[in-house]
Amino acid sequence: MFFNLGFLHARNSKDPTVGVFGNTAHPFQTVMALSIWRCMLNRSAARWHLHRSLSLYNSSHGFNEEEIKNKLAPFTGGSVTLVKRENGIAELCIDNPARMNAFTGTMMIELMERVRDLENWQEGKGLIVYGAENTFCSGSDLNAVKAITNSQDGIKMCMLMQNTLTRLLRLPLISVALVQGKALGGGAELCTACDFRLMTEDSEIRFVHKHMGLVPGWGGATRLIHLIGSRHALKLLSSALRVHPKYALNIGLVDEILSCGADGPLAEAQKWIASYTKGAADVNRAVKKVIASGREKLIEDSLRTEKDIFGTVWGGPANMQALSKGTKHN
Ligand SMILES: CCCC(=O)SCCNC(=O)CCNC(=O)[C@H](O)C(C)(C)COP(=O)(O)OP(=O)(O)OC[C@H]1O[C@@H](n2cnc3c(N)ncnc32)[C@H](O)[C@@H]1OP(=O)(O)O
Repeated sequence: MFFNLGFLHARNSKDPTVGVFGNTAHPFQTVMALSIWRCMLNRSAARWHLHRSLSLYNSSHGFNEEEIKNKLAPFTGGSVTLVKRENGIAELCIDNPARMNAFTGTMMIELMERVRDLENWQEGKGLIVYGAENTFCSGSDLNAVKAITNSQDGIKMCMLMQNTLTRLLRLPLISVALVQGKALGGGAELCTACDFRLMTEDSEIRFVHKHMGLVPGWGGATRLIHLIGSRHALKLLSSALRVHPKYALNIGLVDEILSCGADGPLAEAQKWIASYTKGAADVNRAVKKVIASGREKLIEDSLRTEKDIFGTVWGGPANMQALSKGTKHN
């Protein structure tokens, strides 16, 4: 057993009973060290399991993240930036205005990294996803699309984006897509990976895939059916219809049409999300978790998860404070 615990031994010592404490290891020290080691192993195993469970595809599905990242990396340009504010609301900006915020290969990789960053942001409550220079996103960068036309690589790119967008939707943050200008193709799919959508008056969401000889592949069709039902979803995909704000509101694709406030749409979106993210971060995150689990799971699984999440806030600081204040809801 000692031989497997190399880090426990003084670097220069050949004696396996010489521990980190300098002298011959006391049995208590060994037990302590073993338990720390086990704890570290458990934590990294848990992190690895979490990573696998948050992602839809992993090596057991023949998905090799590094391989597709290497294929995408040569398609450069643009960026995906993240600002985490002290009020617990983050802003994720799709920034490639020269191509109407189309996703280059490097931007797909950056989006994945930003989502991972948000998964670890314990103080977070909400997220606004928007596009630079008053337009949302025109989908996949057509230069990359033209260069990766074989279906195997297309499927791998699609697996990477489905992994990322599924993780985005599962974040314990209340997320909102601010759609200004155009959300086309993969851009339309991206906005369905948020909990809510806000549109400005002059904007449009358009699943142009059929006109490109495609169907959605970033998970947009599946999410769209959940959002608006299969009949409306079929209409949007089969006609590549321009969905203007009023129609989008009518079919339940968006939650509000933003009025053009003096401070601009991003400030309007910040005000909008503020009314859903009041209070303690842990309670907000628990609210989002129960919804995210219910959205995806069968009812019995969902009820069990709801009970587990309930246990994380019951008797917690926000709960105790509300009880001691005698909070009323009239
Ligand atoms: C599974 C994912 C599937 C997909 O996402 S497939 C891609 C779907 N998206 C598209 O086909 C969008 C094609 N673009 C367009 O329809 C129009 O450019 C668009 C977005 C309506 C904007 O039209 P306009 O306002 O007239 O501006 P424009 O055409 O002059 O565009 C400005 C510059 O942006 C470029 N651009 C726009 N969308 C792009 C894209 N997806 N990939 C690469 N470049 C793109 C466009 O080529 C133009 O560049 P340049 O100024 O000519 O150098």
